[in-house]
Amino acid sequence: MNTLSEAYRDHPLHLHHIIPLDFDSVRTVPESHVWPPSPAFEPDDDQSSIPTVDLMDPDAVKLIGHACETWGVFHVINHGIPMDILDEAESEARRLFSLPAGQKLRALRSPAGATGYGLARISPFFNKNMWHEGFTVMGSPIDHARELWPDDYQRFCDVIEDYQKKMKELAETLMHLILKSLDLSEEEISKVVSSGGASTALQLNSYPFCPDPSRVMGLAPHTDTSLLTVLYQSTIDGLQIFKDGAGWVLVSPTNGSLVVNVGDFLHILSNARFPNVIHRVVLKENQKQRLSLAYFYNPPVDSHVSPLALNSARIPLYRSVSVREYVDIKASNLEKALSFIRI
Ligand SMILES: C=C1C[C@]23C[C@H]1CC[C@H]2[C@@]12CCC[C@@](C)(C(=O)O1)[C@H]2[C@@H]3C(=O)O
Ligand SMILES: O=C(O)CCC(=O)C(=O)O
Ligand SMILES: [Fe+2]
Repeated sequence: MNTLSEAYRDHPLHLHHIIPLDFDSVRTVPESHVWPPSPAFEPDDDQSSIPTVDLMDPDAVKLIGHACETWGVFHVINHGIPMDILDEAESEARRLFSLPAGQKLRALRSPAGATGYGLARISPFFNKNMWHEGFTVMGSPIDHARELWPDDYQRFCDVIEDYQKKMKELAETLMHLILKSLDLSEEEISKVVSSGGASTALQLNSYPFCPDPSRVMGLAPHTDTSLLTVLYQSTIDGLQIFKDGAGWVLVSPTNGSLVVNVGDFLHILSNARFPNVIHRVVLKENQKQRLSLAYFYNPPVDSHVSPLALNSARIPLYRSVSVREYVDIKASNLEKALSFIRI
C-alpha cells in the first residue's frame, strides 16, 4: 500500500489552490497569472551544462557520485528504459491534458487528497498562479482514470503502471550506485533501498501554450522532497536549475535521456554533501504545450532519514526525521523546511 498520500491528508488546501485555469478559453494572460519580471528570469549567457552519466560505464559509481556532489542533477543515458515506454506514457499524458476542462475537473484532487488533477502542490506559497496543470499518481491510477474515461480507462492504467514499474527499477539502481559512491555498506544500502517499502509518486506535468510566455511562470522554483527524482521531459525545453555561482542553467532535453535530481531526503542522507537542487520551469515564445513526467522515489513513509555518510571526522548536520514528519514540516514551510531539522 502506498501511504504517502496519508502524509498530505493533514494539510488540506483551498479549492482555488487546486483548480487550474481553463487554458483553452483564454486569449490573454489574466492578472492572476502575471508574475513580476525578475532580473534572474533570463538564463545566464554562460551556458554551462549538467553532467551526463552513462549507466553502462564501468566507472558509473564514481561518475554518479561526482555528478551528485558537484551539481545535484545529471542526465542519465543507457538507463535501460525503452523509448516506446517513454513515448507511450507521454502520449497518455497528452491524451489526459487534451480533455475538455470540465472533464478533467471530474478527477480533481480533493482538498485533503494527494492524487488527481490540479495545480502544483506548492501553489499556496506563491501569490500568483503558475502556467501549469498537473496530475498526481500514487500507486494505481484506476480511480481517477475511471472518472476521466468511464468506458475506456484501461489503456491509461496499463501504460502508467508499466511506466512506474520501470521507473522504480531504475530509481533503485540509481540509489544503489549513489549510496555506493558514499561508501555505504551493502547492509546500510539495503535499509534505504528496501524494495517494497519505498513510497513513490508520479507527476504528469503540462505547461499549455501561452500567449505571453515572458510574463508567466511554468513551475516556480522548488526542491523536490524525494530521495531522487527521475524526469522525462520529452523534446521541449524550459527546465532550469539554479547553480551557485552560475545562476539559472537550462537543462535541455536530449533524445531518450532522463534527468535525475537529488531531492531533500538524499541531501539529508548525504549530510549535505549532495545539494538538493533548486529548479523551475519557464516558457518560451511560440512554444507548443510542454509535457513532462516526474517520478519521485522516497523512503518508506514511516521510516526515518538521517545523515549516513559520516566518517569519524564529520558531525551530522541534520537530526533524524521521519518522512511523514518532514512532509508535515514542508507543508507549512516550503523553503525553510531543512532549517527545522538542522542541528
Ligand atoms: C510525492 C510528492 C512530491 C510532490 C508532492 C507529492 C505529489 C506531487 C509532487 C509535486 C510535483 C510538482 C512539484 C512539487 C514541488 C509539487 O508541488 O508537487 C512536487 C512535490 C514535492 O516534491 O514536494
Ligand atoms: O517539468 C519539468 O521539467 C520539471 C517538473 C518538476 O520539477 C516536478 O514535477 O517536480
Ligand atoms: Fe521538481
